Amino acid sequence: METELINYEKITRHIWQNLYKKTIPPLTETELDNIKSINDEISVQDVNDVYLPLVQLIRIYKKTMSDLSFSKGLFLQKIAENQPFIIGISGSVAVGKSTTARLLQLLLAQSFKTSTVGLVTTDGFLYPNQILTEQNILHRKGFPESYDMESLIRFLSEIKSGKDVEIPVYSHEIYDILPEKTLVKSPDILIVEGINVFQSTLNKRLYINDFFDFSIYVDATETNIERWYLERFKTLLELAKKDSNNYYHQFTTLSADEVLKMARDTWKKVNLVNLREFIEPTRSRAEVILHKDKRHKVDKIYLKKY
Ligand SMILES: Nc1ncnc2c1ncn2[C@@H]1O[C@H](COP(=O)(O)OP(=O)(O)OP(=O)(O)O)[C@@H](O)[C@H]1O
Ligand SMILES: CC(C)(CO)[C@@H](O)C(=O)NCCC(=O)O
Repeated sequence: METELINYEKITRHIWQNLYKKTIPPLTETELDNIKSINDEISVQDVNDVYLPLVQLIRIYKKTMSDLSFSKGLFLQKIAENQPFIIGISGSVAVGKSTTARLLQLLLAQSFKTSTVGLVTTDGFLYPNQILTEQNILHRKGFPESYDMESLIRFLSEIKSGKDVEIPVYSHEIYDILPEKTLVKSPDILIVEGINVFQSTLNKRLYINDFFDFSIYVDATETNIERWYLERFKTLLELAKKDSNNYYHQFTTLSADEVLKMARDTWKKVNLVNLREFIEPTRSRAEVILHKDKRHKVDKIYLKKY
């Protein structure tokens, strides 16, 4: 870990929380309620101490990006088109990427009052189950070969050039790509969240990172992530009880022990292998690494120095 992160400034939570605090207005009641509606276990202390300074840092990157694009325009004697600012968020399955992404979306929308902030998950770029089955890789869902990376990169390139773009949607409940696409309206800021956002196309010619103006890796120990995965599995199963269309409905008749065994198995044989082989090795492509403790509290922050 330490040599891999040689070009990062390691910042304790205590130091981080004091970096920008004075310039940030406290959250209003409504803003707090909005945050609780994402996930009522998110700690308000974390929002104040960790995520609001992070928003200030993103502000610096955003300003630098638009200054550079203006200067490039002068050099080329061309009016620079307004490009959306894109933030990539990666990390293991069940580490809390989508929760972090939704929280950041809300805080950015509050901070950049006149900007629109979009959020996209790369799950939509998984191949449908039918194709995964035909290629005999359904058990490899989430691994690099299970994503249509060319389409993902085409989407990012179109969004960067200011277009509205239709993209596929993945449903965890159905466990497959849905028949209907969704329209992503050209935003001022776009958050792209997924386990594969720091990976390349299979031929390694294109890296998604090239489209990001800022990037975050959400990190935690394997033991903690496994626990969050098992807890979420139980919640999904609970929700599936009353819904026969839900993929997890078929497992609701199993005993608690059998369910636990199945979830542990999927974690160990699929998601943990993917984490070790393909996700964690991309960690040092992030500008910022947020490390969480067993209660999702951010305890360490790494910021890329160069
Ligand atoms: N900051 C947080 N505070 C409290 N609970 C959290 C936090 N972040 C995530 N969780 C919990 O951890 C679990 C995993 O979170 P989440 O669904 O956001 O992960 P993910 O990385 O997006 O997963 P996937 O890759 O499978 O979509 C969920 O049960 C969520 O409620
Ligand atoms: C959709 C992904 C790949 C990523 O979010 C993941 O949640 C997943 O479904 N992995 C496959 C193994 C499992 O069912 O957990």
